[in-house]
Amino acid sequence: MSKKPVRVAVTGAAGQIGYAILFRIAAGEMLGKDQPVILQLLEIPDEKAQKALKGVMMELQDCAFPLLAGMEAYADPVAAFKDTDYALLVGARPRGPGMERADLLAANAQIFTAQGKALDKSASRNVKVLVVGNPANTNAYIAMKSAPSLPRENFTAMLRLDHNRAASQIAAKTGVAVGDIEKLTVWGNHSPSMYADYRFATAGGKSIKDMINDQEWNANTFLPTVGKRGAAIIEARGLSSAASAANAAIDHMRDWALGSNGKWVTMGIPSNGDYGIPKDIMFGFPVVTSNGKYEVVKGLDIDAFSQERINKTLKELQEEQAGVAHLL
Ligand SMILES: NC(=O)C1=CN([C@@H]2O[C@H](COP(=O)(O)OP(=O)(O)OC[C@H]3O[C@@H](n4cnc5c(N)ncnc54)[C@H](O)[C@@H]3O)[C@@H](O)[C@H]2O)C=CC1
Ligand SMILES: O=C([O-])CC(=O)C(=O)O
Repeated sequence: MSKKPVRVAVTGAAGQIGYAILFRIAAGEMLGKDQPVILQLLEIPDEKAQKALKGVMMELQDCAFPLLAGMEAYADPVAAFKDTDYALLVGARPRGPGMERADLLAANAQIFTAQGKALDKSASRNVKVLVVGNPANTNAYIAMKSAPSLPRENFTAMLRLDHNRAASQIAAKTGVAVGDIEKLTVWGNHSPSMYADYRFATAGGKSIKDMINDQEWNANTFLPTVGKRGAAIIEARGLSSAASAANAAIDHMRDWALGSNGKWVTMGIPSNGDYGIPKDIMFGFPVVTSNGKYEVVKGLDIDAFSQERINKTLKELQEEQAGVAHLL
C-alpha cells in the first residue's frame, strides 16, 4: 500500500534555491522514493514573484513526478504552512557582493518573526523546520521564539553546506574519497566564524588529523577556505550558492527524517547547554539522527584552539541575538 502524502512547505519557492530544490523533493530525494509529497509553496505577494512561481509549478507538472501528490502556491504564510510536516524556510534577502550577514539581520528578522508566528498557528505540531535564509542561525532562533506552542527542538538552521564544503576540502587535501569521511563536524554559526573540526574525523578507520598533520594548513588555509566559500561563490558566479545550498538542505532534512545510520552530521540546533553553549543559542553541533530525532554527540574533548574558535563563533551569535532581542 502506498504511503500517505506528507506536506512540505518551501518559502522563497521562485528563487534560485527554490528552483534547485523543488524538483529533487518531488523526485523523492529528500524523504524517500516511496514517500508522496504535497508542495505548499510560498512567495511574496508580488505579481512578478507569483508569476515566476506559477512558471516553476508548470515545470514541476511537466516532470510528471509520480510522488508529487499535489502543489499549491501561496502569498500568505499562515495558509502556506497549514498542517505542514516539513518547512524549508529559504525565502530571504540574499547577500550581494560586499555585504556581510549583519547587514541583513534587521530586514530578515521581520520575515522570520512573521513566519514563526504562522508556523505556530497552522503547522503540524510535529513540523520539522529548516531555516536556510541568512543569517540562518539567527533567523531560526527568531522563528523558534515566535512559535511558543511548537517544541523548540523542531527548529533547526542549515550548517550542512559548511559541513559538505569541509568534507570536500579534506578529500582534496588527503586524497580520501569524500563519501568515506566520517565524524566531521562544524560548530557554531553559518558564517565565516564557523569552526569546521576534523580532529575526530576518520576515513576507512584512519584519523584524518594524522593524515593531514598540519595545523598551519588547518588554521590558515582550511578554515578560511570553508568559512569564505560563500563569498568566493558570489565572487565567481555573481550570485550566491544555490544548487549546493539546495543539496545541503536535502541532506539535512533527509538525515533528520530518515536517520543518519549512526553517522555524525552537522545541524544547527537550539542548544541544551552542551559544550557550554547557552540554552537556545542556535548552534552547529555534531549530531546523530534516528527515528526523526537528533542527539548531540557528547563528551568530545575541546582543546584550547577549538575552544577559542567556538568562543568566537558563539560571541558572533550572541551579538546577532542581542541585535534582534527588541523584536522578540
Ligand atoms: N544557510 C546556508 O548555507 C545558505 C543560505 N543561503 C541563503 O538562502 C536564501 C535564499 O537564497 P536564494 O534562493 O539564492 O535567493 P533568491 O533571491 O534567488 O530567492 C529568494 C526568494 O525568496 C523570496 N522571498 C523573500 N522574502 C520572502 C518571504 N517573506 N516569504 C516568502 N518568500 C520570500 C523572494 O521573492 C525570492 O524569490 C538567502 O538568504 C541566502 O543568503 C544561500 C546559500 C546557503
Ligand atoms: O554566502 C552567502 O551569502 C550564501 C551562503 O550562505 C553560502 O554560500 O554559504
